[in-house]
Amino acid sequence: MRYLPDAKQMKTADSFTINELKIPSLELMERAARACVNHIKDWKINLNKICVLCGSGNNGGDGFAIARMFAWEGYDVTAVLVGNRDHCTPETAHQIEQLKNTGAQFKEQFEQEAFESEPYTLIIDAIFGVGLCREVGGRYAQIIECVNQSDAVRMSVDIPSGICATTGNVLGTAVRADYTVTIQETKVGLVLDPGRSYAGICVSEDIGIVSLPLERDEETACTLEGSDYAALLPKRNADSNKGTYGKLLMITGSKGMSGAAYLGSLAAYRTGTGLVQIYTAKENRVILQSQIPEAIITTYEKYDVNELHRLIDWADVVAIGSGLGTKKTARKILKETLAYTKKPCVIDADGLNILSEHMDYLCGADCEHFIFTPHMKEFERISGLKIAEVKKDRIAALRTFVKEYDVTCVLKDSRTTIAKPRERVAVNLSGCAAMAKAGSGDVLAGIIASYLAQGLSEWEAALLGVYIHGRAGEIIEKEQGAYSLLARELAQKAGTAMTIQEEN
Ligand SMILES: NC(=O)C1=CN([C@@H]2O[C@H](COP(=O)(O)OP(=O)(O)OC[C@H]3O[C@@H](n4cnc5c(N)ncnc54)[C@H](O)[C@@H]3O)[C@@H](O)[C@H]2O)[C@@H](O)CC1
Ligand SMILES: Nc1ncnc2c1ncn2[C@@H]1O[C@H](COP(=O)(O)OP(=O)(O)O)[C@@H](O)[C@H]1O
Ligand SMILES: [K+]
Repeated sequence: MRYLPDAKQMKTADSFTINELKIPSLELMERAARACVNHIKDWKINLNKICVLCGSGNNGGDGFAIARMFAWEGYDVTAVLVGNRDHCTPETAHQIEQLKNTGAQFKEQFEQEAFESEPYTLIIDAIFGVGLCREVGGRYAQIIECVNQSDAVRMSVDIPSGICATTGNVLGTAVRADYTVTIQETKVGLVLDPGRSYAGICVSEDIGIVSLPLERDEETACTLEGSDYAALLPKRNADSNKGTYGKLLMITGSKGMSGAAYLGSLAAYRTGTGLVQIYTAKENRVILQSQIPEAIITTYEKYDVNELHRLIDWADVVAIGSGLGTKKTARKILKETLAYTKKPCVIDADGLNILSEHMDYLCGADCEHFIFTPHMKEFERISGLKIAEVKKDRIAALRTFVKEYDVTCVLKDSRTTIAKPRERVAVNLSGCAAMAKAGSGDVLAGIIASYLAQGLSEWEAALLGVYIHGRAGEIIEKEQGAYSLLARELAQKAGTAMTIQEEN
């Protein structure tokens, strides 16, 4: 597991290391600068003419130290203070002094014409780091525009200037980096979009900042690593039969929407579930029987509460909502399922759409066993927050939502985030744009339900499900490129994506 701190959490860890462990701030800066220099060399960037743009905070201090190190080695380096000299931190002021007699050129002000006329091959962005606290405007915005228009390679120290380390959002404008060396932990804003794409190739470097404050703070987000996921994989025993791997009831598909039922059940079987029963509209029977003969198909013409209870009693796990429609029968089925079931339950798509108009269905329900899987629009409906509002700080919005309803929630997007009360918010790092296709979400609901059926907890099933889903997308993208993925292939490949044990 790796921590993904926000700006405040990272600053707390920095201060703790300096004040409690007595590692001087300048020593950390020296290590940070050295790490950047080493990575820049490894990347084989053209170092003929280097420009380091430094702010007045400690990110700028890192920049001046980098300039000094390159100058010592005889490189042609210009270090420009783009911040106000009077506002320099003591460390940054010290670094400016240290630059004297190293051979580096020092400019106390940024001059656009001079900057544009120099044939820089590398621009090092040390303008703002985790201390960025408001929109970038005025001359800073102009400088960042100049940097983005330059033909030079751009490398950012800690985080591209203008990206919010907490949300990944662009605050006004931001450096579009080719490379980023982030200090110690990867900030959460570097993995969330759009921060991720502004960072380019991003590596983190351990400089000895301790993680204890991050561990203590339950609000520090995290991501799991390959070995963590491998440990979550459901076990397959020699002495077993289909009953060992769970009975899953999928209440999915309405008239003309059999695809969702097919995709979810295929994904569930492919990821290990022993027995899947689909409860769907009568019109879907023939097609589903021929598409997926392995599934038990039970159909409804109208609402039948006794049959619904019988099916839920049969199941170990319920998944409801994909392609369900939002008509009266669907509403009644959802309402009764939520009220009646005491089993783990995945609620997806139309299940969430119906719920958004009837959040009262959750009153008295066994919410702690529910997993919601909304995409952004569905989350807007169930949370009542506009997408733009959610995007301002999606982690905070998600955390508030799960606390209010006591559910596990998988907020799907190009970077999916997963939350549950009393757990750290997790950000999934697998997946790719090939997956941006209709039906991908139905497959995810099937995979998560499958892991529940095989005995994983709601939290484990959500984490592993999202990861394996993304990994299946990556495998397909590798095999057939970024365009042709079909949701059914995602379901087919989900089992293959589970062969992670031997790699870790
Ligand atoms: N000793 C330390 O504390 C260490 C700090 N490190 C570096 O220091 C950085 C954090 O340093 P700081 O906390 O000094 O912060 P920054 O250097 O990120 O920037 C803060 C400065 O920018 C100003 N500012 C913020 N937003 C602005 C905006 N939109 N427009 C104009 N000015 C703005 C602030 O008023 C402040 O003067 C890290 O990102 C990292 O690069 C690393 O060297 C590791 C050790
Ligand atoms: N650009 C992308 N990068 C990574 N994953 C993506 C991307 N676009 C979509 N996905 C994933 O594909 C799935 C789409 O789900 P959803 O929008 O519910 O699809 P549908 O309703 O068509 O089944 C989500 O799991 C999402 O995370
Ligand atoms: K920076």
